[in-house]
Amino acid sequence: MADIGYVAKRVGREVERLLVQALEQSPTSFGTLQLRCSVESGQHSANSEPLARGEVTFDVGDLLAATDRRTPPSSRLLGDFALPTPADSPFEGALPRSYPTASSVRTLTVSAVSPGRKRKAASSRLQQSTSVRRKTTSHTPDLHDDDGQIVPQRPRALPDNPILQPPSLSKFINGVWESLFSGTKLDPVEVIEQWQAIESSGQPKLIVDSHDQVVSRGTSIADGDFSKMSVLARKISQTSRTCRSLEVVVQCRWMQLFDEQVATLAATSTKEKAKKATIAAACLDFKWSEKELRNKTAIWRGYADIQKTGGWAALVFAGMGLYRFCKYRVAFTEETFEVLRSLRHRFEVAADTMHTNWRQLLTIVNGPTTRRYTGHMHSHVVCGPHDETIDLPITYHQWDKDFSYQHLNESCIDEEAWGNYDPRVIQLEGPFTCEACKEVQSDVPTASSCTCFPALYPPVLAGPSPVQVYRTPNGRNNGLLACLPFEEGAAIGEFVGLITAGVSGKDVMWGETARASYQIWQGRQGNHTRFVNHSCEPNSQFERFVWMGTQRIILVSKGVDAGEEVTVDYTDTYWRNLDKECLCGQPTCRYKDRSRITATAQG
Ligand SMILES: C[S@@+](CC[C@H](N)C(=O)[O-])C[C@H]1O[C@@H](n2cnc3c(N)ncnc32)[C@H](O)[C@@H]1O
Repeated sequence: MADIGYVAKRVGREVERLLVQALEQSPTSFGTLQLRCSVESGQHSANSEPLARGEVTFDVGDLLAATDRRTPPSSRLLGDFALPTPADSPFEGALPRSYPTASSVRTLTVSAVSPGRKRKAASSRLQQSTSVRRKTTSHTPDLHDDDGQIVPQRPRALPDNPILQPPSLSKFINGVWESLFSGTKLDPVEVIEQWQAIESSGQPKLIVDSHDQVVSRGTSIADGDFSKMSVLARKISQTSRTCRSLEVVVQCRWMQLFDEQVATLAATSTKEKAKKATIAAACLDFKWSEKELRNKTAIWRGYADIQKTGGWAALVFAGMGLYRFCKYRVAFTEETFEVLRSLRHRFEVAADTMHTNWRQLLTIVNGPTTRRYTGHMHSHVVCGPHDETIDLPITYHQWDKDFSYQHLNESCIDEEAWGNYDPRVIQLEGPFTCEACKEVQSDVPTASSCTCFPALYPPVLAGPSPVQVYRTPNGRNNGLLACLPFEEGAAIGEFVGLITAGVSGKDVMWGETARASYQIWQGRQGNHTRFVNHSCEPNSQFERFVWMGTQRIILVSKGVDAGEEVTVDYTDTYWRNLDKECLCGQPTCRYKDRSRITATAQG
């Protein structure tokens, strides 16, 4: 019986080899395709069951994984140290290039059945296979060939729960942008101050300090404890987030130094010996087994790959998915690293301008701590892949050598045009009720229940909009790029600028209430909404909204994807009689070839 199991294994492995070869020549996704081989004895028992049977079951996930293992490490930008042997770490470095569906079950069943035992139904066999797979570690006798060779372990099944699926590149990148635009500041200086602040009683000053902050925002005594705890929880979250970033920075640097150490030793020995010696020395320092070290460093190798391509900001601001992204490595392809390379300077602009102290985290590894980008984030126009940024004024020098732009959080009134009067005001005194949802509006968040545009109002809760000003590649000068997706109906920003009147020959937004008509001019001051270009198939639109009795114009998404340019339709009123050609590039463009159209019409 043991012999027939052995034969089945051998036959199965040969069939596997042929299938893998075929898949390598013509990669295909088969979903849950399964291959079963059985070898049976020719002799049968009284109830006509074979006296011995050996079975092997594979599914396509395993086969693709095997194909992947044959991919040379260099083409995946991995050092071979990052690819643990299957016996050391069956999970890392051994995943299929195209990840099979969640329902796909990976199985490896090598069994010899006794005569007379009923064959299990397919479903129970899958269950059994799973448990066999879970048990298969290097200590399991089943995993050894009769000739003492270790049978290559199959990768563990990936979780069926969809939320535990390996993170994709877009999820990873969204995680970075979410951290960058979140209210959590990565500031090691603050963390150090917090941990140094220990009262003589031994109590962390953190808790005592939070009292002042609670009082300063006018909280009633009734919710004092809750608010105090909120401030404490915020500080702790911020601290732990910063510490997590410190951890990955150090682990990434360790990986880089490991490679340097191997290279140094390899100058006087072979690379294999150099690596072995470096691993042995590290095991001593860490007090870890080689297996533990390999498992950990397989992930750290991922951190180093991300740092090398996306820069330190990509690593420091990576969201919660970083560990799993590096553990599964499903998205570790040349294309991924190309995308990270192209986002490198964009991440840095956001990090340097919104988390001004973040580079101090790199002090711990003697990394570069000098800020590259200062001032307002939108003073830096991000360019195409691999390009650096351009200072905003320079992008207007061809029209105006003295161009400057003042970034505003809210509109200001042109006193020459309006004096102290704000023409947008509809209602002077409260209580204010939202015209759209009929709920109460207040600048005090706890008193406001209007949730029409929570990203903007109440303003005290508004954070920076996840957008960047970018250089368009087709002659429209600058445009606005979404870093994260904006759901349909979500606000991208309020159209903020100089509230004026009587401007002609310039791009202005017209506003109108029952009491007055006014213009909002953004030529020299405003916010990111100034950079929104026209498209004949726009993904956003401007909408009127009244907040606290004052009319606002809001840039609202009609559904914008991450990485997409935000566009609106400037409408016919804008394009009519204008000596410009639309460069939106849409097949349905209404304003291209205008000179030809005009000439034809005139002719
Ligand atoms: C409000 S600004 C938008 C930002 C502008 N691209 C910039 O760099 O400042 C409007 C100007 O952008 C340009 N523009 C916007 N959409 C365009 C389009 N579809 N085709 C050509 N030019 C466009 C026109 O020059 C227009 O006057």
